[in-house]
Amino acid sequence: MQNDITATSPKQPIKVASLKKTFRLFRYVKPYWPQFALGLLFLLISSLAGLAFPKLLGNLVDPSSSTSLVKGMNKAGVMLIAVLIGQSIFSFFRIVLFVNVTEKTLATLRQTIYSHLIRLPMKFFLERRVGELSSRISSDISLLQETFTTTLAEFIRQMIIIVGGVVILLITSPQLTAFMLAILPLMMIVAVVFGKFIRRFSKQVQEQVAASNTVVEETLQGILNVKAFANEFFEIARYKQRTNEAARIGMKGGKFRGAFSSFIIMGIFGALVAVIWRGVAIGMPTSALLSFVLYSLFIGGSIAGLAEVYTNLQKSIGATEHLLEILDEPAEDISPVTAIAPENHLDGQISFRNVSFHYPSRPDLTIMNDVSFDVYADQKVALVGPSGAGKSTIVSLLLRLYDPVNGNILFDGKESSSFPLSQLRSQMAVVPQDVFLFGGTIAENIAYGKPGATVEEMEAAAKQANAWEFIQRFPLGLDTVVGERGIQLSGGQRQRIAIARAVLKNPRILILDEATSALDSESERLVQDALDKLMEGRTSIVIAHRLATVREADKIIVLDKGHIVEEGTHNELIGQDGLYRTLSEMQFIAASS
Ligand SMILES: Nc1ncnc2c1ncn2[C@@H]1O[C@H](COP(=O)(O)OP(=O)(O)OP(=O)(O)O)[C@@H](O)[C@H]1O
Repeated sequence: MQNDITATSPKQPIKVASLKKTFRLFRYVKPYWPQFALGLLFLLISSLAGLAFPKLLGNLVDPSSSTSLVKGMNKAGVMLIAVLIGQSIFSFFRIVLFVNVTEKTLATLRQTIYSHLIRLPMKFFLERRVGELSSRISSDISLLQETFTTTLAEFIRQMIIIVGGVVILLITSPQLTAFMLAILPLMMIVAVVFGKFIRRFSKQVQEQVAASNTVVEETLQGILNVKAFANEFFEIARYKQRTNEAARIGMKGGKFRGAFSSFIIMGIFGALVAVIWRGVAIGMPTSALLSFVLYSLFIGGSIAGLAEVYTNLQKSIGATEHLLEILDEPAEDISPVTAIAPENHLDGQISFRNVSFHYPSRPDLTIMNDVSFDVYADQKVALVGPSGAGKSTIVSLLLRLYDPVNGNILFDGKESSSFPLSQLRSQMAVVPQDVFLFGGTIAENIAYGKPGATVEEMEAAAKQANAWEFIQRFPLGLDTVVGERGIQLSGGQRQRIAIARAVLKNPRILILDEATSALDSESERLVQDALDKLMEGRTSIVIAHRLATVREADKIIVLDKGHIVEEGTHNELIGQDGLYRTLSEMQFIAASS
């Protein structure tokens, strides 16, 4: 987990602008601020109590200051126990409060980011990788979790110990404090930097070992290839090189490790010895000296800890910036559709008027140029053309996944942008080429077309989609789990589930992207029959790859390189010496050969 986090959030120096941005996160903590403030108070108390510790330990060993309460009981000892109990209680409540606030805050943040992310336009997703986005929601937020629960508290505690400790020491002996501060913090900082340097080595060794393991894994998995190519000795050499390299780096790191341990002995313990020696020299009593050394260790430890805190804060600020970047992206104007307003009901007429388009990610490449056509209500219109002609792009524009660069798209004569986006999309359904099924049950997948559909509705939809017959044959029927661990559905079955989804959605406009991969003839007949039933009584746009299926279309639009080159019925187009006829003849030859 830690590795993931390190991998996705590069460290950057902390800048004021970034810090300001990070404070925006406190908006999410706001509802819980009383709990947060109480946690801070507890932290303050337990840290201050911790400061009393070295002093009390000093008193404990000082026979002159120990006034016996009762026989065998020492005042400092009792105080120490009281401080310990107090500290444990406050620490317990501080951690519980901080964790509660953090969990609630991060849940809200996760929800806010996800609900924003999913509403972003397609343009946004064209430019990002899915892995990168999902790591925002998982590892970046986990990093913040660490910061809110541990790092911030550590930071505050360390500051209290450093400032408070130095003040106490100055009161005890300014002379010895100056001596201690001149050597110990410096040693601590050197130790931290040195420690980090050594960790870099062990990381390199790990990487090399991982690389050598890859050789083992790959060659064992592909042992047949290794043997068939007689490459055993080549692989042995490859493995030898990787493992030797790991050993070389490891040995180099070993020297530094040895030096580090010498440094700790000489530097840190040497500094402590120097402080004690100096304390004795200026005539400090043993008990005061013990307190002094303990305070010095506390201070030194906190200074070393600050380095860790700083690294964590850097990473969290990076993570926050990434998350806020997502929140700053403008989302699509969509809202839950409970009912469609009467003025937004679609009749099913579509018009493209001089539409030109290029994808936002490739502005220099015009995909559609001056395209105009009309589809009347309840017509079945086929889009045909060679691969890359722009058929799917027309569908994306219809769904308003993108807006045209020039020209207009009209529904029932009204500008498409005048309809609320969600209401417009909710009246269209797409049966795509590659049907995407979620990992849940068949029922959940069908109900995706109408969340909350009853079992009866799902069954009726499955029947109309010619899917009921195969669903029924599974022992669990609609409750059969699809996906990873469940049964694998065939291409034709998946298509019929997608059709059942569309049946449930009962759209005014239906968009079919015909599957390119051929189904067997029985499966194809069932799918085609289901589609024919689905198309009845609505406007349908069919992206056709096999021209035999569009003979009955009311209109065929032939596209090539983003232009409409022909338009008409099958009979009209086959009579012309154009692209449609060429494509038909090519398919006919391919089918009969
Ligand atoms: N997201 C995208 N970003 C940039 N260019 C794209 C994107 N999607 C498609 N294109 C380009 O747009 C052009 C038209 O693609 P489109 O998918 O509309 O063609 P198509 O006719 O549906 O092809 P096919 O029959 O192969 O599915 C192609 O040149 C393609 O490279």
